[in-house]
Amino acid sequence: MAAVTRRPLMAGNWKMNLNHFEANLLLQKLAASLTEKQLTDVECVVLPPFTDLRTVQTAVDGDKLLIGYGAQDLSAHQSGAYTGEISGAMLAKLGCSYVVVGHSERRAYHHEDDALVNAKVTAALGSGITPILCVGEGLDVRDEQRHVAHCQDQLTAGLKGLSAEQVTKVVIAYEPVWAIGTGKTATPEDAQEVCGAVRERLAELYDQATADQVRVLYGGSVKASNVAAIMAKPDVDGALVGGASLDAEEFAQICRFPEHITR
Ligand SMILES: O=C[C@H](O)COP(=O)(O)O
Repeated sequence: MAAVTRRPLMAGNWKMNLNHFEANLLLQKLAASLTEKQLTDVECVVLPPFTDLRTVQTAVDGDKLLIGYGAQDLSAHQSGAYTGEISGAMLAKLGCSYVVVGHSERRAYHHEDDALVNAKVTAALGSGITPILCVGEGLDVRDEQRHVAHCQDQLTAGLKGLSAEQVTKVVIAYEPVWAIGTGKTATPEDAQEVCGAVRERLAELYDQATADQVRVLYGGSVKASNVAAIMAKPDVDGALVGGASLDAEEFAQICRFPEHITR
């Protein structure tokens, strides 16, 4: 059977940074730094704050940029009296292809549990948007060597009720909480250990063919200087990049990682 090829995905999570003017500037710089071939070989996506999305949509559509975009969160509800919430349908109308679900910052600061994360994954798929489902352990769990089981359990809970066909439309991101914004990067071996375990769990829950189609990203202090070593691992299909995605040239270099990779 032919080996499955998964197109690498580099997703820049801007978090709560950049207003819509700044978003437009960064997007234009990013697009100018990457060639059509580079943007074809590697899928390059930005995940701005909600307030930037209309501007990003206008720039991407107007200039036919080969850059994808999405949001950092969505409501589990479809519409109604949920003050402050943004629905999947609203994001779809803005052309979003992706939405982050269950980021550790949402789990920690907004008390999002696995049931809510699962409802949001379902809501995203219902709106035709690819959820980037985040899993990851804190330092306490890692110190007790329970990180693999912890991430596999978060994965199982996050995907509850999804068919194999739906799961092929989901992206998983492994983000060890202790490596987010700290400068401490997991080693490529750490990333492979959990990304591989994610794929194993997908094969148990569904089947190997389904598991082989799902892209699994690593996130946590990814930079141009460490991305190639992480991407050389067989089960790592991309990166969810925070801080380094706020610098157009640094993120462009991350997207150009195939030019630096030695397998
Ligand atoms: O969503 C991105 C991650 O939280 C990683 O953030 P970071 O690259 O700033 O460590």
